[in-house]
Amino acid sequence: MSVPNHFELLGRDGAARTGRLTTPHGVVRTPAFMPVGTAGAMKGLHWREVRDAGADIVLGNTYHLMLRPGAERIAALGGLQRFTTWNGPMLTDSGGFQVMSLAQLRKVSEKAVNFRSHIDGAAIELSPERAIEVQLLLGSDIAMQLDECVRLPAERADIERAMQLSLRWAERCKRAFEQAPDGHMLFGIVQGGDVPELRHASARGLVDLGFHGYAIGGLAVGEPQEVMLAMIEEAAPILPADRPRYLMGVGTPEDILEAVARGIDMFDCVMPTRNGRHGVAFTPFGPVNLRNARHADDPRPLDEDSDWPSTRNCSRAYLHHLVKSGETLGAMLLSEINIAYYQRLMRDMRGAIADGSFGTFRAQTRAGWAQGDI
Ligand SMILES: CC1(C)O[C@@H]2[C@@H](CO[C@@]3(CNc4nc5cc6c(=O)[nH]c(N)nc6cc5[nH]4)OC(C)(C)O[C@@H]23)O1
Repeated sequence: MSVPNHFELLGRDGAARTGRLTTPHGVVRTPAFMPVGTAGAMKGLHWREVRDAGADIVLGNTYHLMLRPGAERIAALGGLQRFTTWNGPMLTDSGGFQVMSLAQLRKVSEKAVNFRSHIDGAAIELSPERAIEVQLLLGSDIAMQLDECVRLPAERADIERAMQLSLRWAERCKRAFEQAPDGHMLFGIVQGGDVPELRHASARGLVDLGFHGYAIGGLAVGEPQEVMLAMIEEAAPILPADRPRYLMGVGTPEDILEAVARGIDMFDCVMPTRNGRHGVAFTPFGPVNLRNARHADDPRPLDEDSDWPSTRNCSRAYLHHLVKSGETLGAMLLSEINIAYYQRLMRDMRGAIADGSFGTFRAQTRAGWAQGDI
């Protein structure tokens, strides 16, 4: 039985694509950036700011939400959208990756990944079936398969073992997902580390199984950018051109621009909010660290041409003062400024691809970042 396709390709410019992904909670314009609301909240922002900044979809994490407040509790309260009041499309990661980066005493077997909660030490078993059950209880529009992501650098044998296990788990997730309500989607995740032939085998195995969309995982785990980009070039051409491609955990504005140029449609990363909390703003002329004393007397806004009020109105001197004083408002303003910058980058890329000017846009954007803050 063929897997329904909710993705519509609207335009291409070289390998770059723009499209629309229709979910039960609304349409996602691609290329899309998903702000990360790990435990059901966007750190430092109201949902209305996330929406006003232009985000169509946000990301939540199975690992965090199943531990607290619990998937069954969220289901009893009407599901993730109602519980959080976001009410738009949501994608949930499956938890395998977070277990590897957060949990204590974890053990991977054929059956599942077993670990102790980082919150209260409770013994937890996360199988492919339970990962799907949790995401169905949360009610996310797009669920991710359970997979095993190997940190790079790693031995080829370990990368291959984890890739093959992830393929077997993909099949179990697909079977468990047959219970999902119409319109909900399940994405497979390409693994294979930095080994081209393992990336090919993983992508082919997932395509043979058939998913609503395909993620490229196992990257943005500390490898050099050229390795990440090379692995995209190995995997993307094997994935169906008419289905969405999602690069997990990426990334900086430059990572995203270069990945879009290689055929990626969806992204998520904690950087806009994390860097915002640390006093760093993303701008058309590169990152600006507001902790730097050079801003103390600067009355200029970060970017007077921005359509985002805080970016256009708040002086650097004020932002510097808030950050140095440890005022919560500093983290809040820089988080919204960064989310707005990422969404403006996505919007501008969608427009450039649609009118065939992506190459020019890419060169001009890179030149702006290279110019640096003046
Ligand atoms: C870039 C930046 C700032 O993002 C931070 C920190 C360290 O990297 C990040 C982002 N990178 C990242 N790669 C991923 C790979 C997978 C994967 O293979 N499978 C599944 N199911 N989910 C994934 C989620 C991923 N997130 O991962 C954590 C550890 C969540 O913090 C993030 O550096």
